[in-house]
Amino acid sequence: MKIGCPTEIKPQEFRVGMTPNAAREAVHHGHEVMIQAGAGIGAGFTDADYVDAGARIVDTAEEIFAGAEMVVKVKEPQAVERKMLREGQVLFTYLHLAPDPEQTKDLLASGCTAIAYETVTDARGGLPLLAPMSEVAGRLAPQSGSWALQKANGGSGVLMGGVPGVRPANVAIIGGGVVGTAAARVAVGMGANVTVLDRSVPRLSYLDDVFMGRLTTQYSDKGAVEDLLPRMDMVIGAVLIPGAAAPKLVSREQLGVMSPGSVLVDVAIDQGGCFETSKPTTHEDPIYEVDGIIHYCVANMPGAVARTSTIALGNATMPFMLALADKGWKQACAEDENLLNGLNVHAGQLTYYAVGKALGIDVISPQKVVKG
Ligand SMILES: NC(=O)C1=CN([C@@H]2O[C@H](COP(=O)(O)OP(=O)(O)OC[C@H]3O[C@@H](n4cnc5c(N)ncnc54)[C@H](O)[C@@H]3O)[C@@H](O)[C@H]2O)C=CC1
Ligand SMILES: CC(=O)C(=O)O
Ligand SMILES: [Mg+2]
Repeated sequence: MKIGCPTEIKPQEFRVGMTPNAAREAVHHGHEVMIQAGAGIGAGFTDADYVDAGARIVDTAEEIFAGAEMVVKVKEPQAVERKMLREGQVLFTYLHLAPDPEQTKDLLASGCTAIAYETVTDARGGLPLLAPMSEVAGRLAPQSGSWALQKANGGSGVLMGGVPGVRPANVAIIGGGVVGTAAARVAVGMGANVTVLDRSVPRLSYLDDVFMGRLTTQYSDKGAVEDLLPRMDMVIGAVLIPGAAAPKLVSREQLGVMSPGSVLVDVAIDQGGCFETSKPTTHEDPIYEVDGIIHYCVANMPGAVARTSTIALGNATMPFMLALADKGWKQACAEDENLLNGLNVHAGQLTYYAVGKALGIDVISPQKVVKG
């Protein structure tokens, strides 16, 4: 199969969809790999690294999209990229379609087959292609939030760990999955007073066991959030209902009970965000203020640490990328229900129920598509 990997064009996105090691494996499996010139530079990989791996360097994204049977990326295709997708072509990348009707419309119109990293599952019900980036974004969240808490950035001027005689920051993390757990580890390490909320009692038990009294767990309902908000210096949004638009858990009105200069870090922004006042921001201009509360809502947080993130993502995507290339998407998905769960769009039809529900578009069963 001809596999193509273009340079990411989302603002300040330095990751790349294929590492030289992934290219090497694909070539070893008999595939032809095209990498756009300079695509790996932001993650510390030179064109020569890819040539050593057996890949071919091509100058433009147009050549990649025109020549590749499968395009492997990191972020959702931007408008100019969507125009280059075509019927029969496989797109393997993050999509986050539920909050993004424009992208969904364009992918349906292109006729391509789009497999979303964030809805591929594993045997334990986890999300193996989202998890590595959630590990990164979770670790970054308290770091970015603590930067936003500084006075020069509009924050209240509270130090995460406090100092002897002065209390540490109070941090609430809503959602105790991969992002929430990683964020808790860093926030606890910085010395903050951390509360994690989740709807899953088994998850709260796990966190209680692992953190051994170094954080508080609380069942997540409206009352718990209302009770915590007035005391929190930072709230990290880390909820997920796979593929679906994130539930709104803090309203604009509730910002009024928080102390001025407190910070909301909405990691769930890629699924539309879990605070009513969230809107996506970029690394170039990451924060804004609403009613005295600082919001950090960067939708591609792992892009900030592109070297670590690219390698972690490449390790996770590699076996799925190879299966798609070796068997073709249809057979690969037919043989692996977890990969089939990644199928969001095929030949002008939506194949993921939570996306269809969020956008009011009819959905065809992915099982039917692979059998057809
Ligand atoms: N902004 C960025 O750059 C990045 C964003 N993300 C996003 O972060 C979000 C979280 O991802 P993961 O931690 O991997 O998901 P996960 O599935 O591991 O964890 C989500 C947790 O949210 C909980 N949850 C669901 N509804 C809830 C509610 N109403 N209240 C409290 N908890 C609730 C679930 O029980 C689960 O434990 C996703 O939207 C993901 O796409 C992930 C990586 C990078
Ligand atoms: C998961 C995601 O949206 C990212 O890594 O950018
Ligand atoms: Mg998007």
